[in-house]
Amino acid sequence: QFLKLQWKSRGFPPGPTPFPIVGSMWWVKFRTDHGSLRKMAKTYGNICTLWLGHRPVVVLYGFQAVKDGLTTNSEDVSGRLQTFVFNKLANGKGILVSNGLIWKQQRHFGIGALRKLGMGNKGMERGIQTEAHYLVEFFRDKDGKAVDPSFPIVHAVSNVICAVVFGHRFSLEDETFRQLIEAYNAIVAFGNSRIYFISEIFTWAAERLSGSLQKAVFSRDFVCSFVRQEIKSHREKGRIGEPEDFIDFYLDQIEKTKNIPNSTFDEDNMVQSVFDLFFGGTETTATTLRWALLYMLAYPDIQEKVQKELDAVLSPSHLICYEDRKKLPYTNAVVHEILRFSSIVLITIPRETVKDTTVLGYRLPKGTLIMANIDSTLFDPDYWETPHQFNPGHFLDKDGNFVTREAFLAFSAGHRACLGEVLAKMELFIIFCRLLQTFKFTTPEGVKEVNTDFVFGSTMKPHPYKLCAVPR
Ligand code: HEM
Repeated sequence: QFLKLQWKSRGFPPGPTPFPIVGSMWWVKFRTDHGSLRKMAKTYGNICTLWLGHRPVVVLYGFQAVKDGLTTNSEDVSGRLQTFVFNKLANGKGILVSNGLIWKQQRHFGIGALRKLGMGNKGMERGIQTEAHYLVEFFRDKDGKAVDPSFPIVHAVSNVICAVVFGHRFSLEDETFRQLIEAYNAIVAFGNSRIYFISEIFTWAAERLSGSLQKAVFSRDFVCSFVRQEIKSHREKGRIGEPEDFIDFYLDQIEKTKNIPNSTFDEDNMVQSVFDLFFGGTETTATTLRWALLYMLAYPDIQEKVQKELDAVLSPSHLICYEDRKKLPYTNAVVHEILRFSSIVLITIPRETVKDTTVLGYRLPKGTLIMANIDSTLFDPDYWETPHQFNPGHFLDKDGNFVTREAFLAFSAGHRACLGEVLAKMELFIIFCRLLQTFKFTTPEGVKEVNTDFVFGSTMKPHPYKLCAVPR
């Protein structure tokens, strides 16, 4: 078996020696973290191979390899791996981990529905402004006292998605809402953990022994039954023909396509798509906003500069909208630098080649997994002047105008890139501006140092912290 595996590994990009059953995950100690991926790239190059059991995983490192790998034959690398755990959690439905016709139809429909609901225009802006307002009220009530901003931020960001998919928001005290967030947290905590990788390899044992897997499956069932309840109440309201939210649009779509033979629009795909929008859109954006406020504590001079620009350009009563970013180049650059420097996604959700293809000169058979290291593009020393420094100048030209950067791949690239990029940027910009316009954020008395190290997980989060929001 050992020799068979060595023979099979020939022709793939270089990498640590694979062994039967465990593959070469031993080399990264069953965890693909920043250090192990860097070490692999240093040892084997910017394209190398890890073996997850008997399955080859091609790892891409650095801007050029990630960009070429994901975009040259974009469609060929647009599959998602179907593994034991992914099947348990999504069963091939929805958008995030589906494949083939289901993925194409659900993603296309999802983007279209989000646009019709106002992604990128005034429609969604109102929902975001409402949540920014509640967040401001939350901080105002604290009267400058030290507070952990995590839950109110998660609350604001989830409510934006809730308004889009369910057509209503939740109050901060709502028990169902807390349970939903806890359920999502349990699933997020499981992803990219050691126990996740071990569960993928030793599936028999994981089925019986892994408490984390059982918890993730239980949490997923909880969220799905909540979504089914929402669908039921939407059906009872019967708004077909005049949709107001994502579920309405989807019910309409099921009706329109019921006689089309290969249509994938059904209740199971609707539940999973709603789950995916919530999953993809909450944790990521909320974590980035938590980083945003933490960096403002760590870099008070940058906070002051943003406030100066906001004061100079906007009147205090102005309702901030996404269009304002064009008049606020420094603030826009700070928001982009927050996304770059926090680098919350280490690797893309693993891809899979859907047919035999070529990636950076290597012939890869159908079914090869592709893991693109997003973090390595955001810190690539060949593309960023001061990669390890929080420097809004990365997104400004010499005249202070905002500039986009090709190595800014926080939302990935190619056919499978994030479909919520515009919504995320709208949320980050509007909420960040509104908060900085209203408050000066400071560290609580006695706190001398701001800890900007991350806690490793599916997304990289800041350590819990407290801040004081002092009205300006
Ligand atoms: C700061 C915020 C966000 C970041 C950094 C982020 C990043 C990402 C990344 C790196 C991917 C993987 C792409 C790949 O496999 O190549 C992804 C996928 C995805 N994201 Fe986001 N995302 C954010 C916000 C959102 C929001 C607000 C939504 C929902 C509206 C969303 C929905 C999704 C979905 C559904 C996918 C799967 C796309 C597919 O498989 O076709 N994301 N995101």
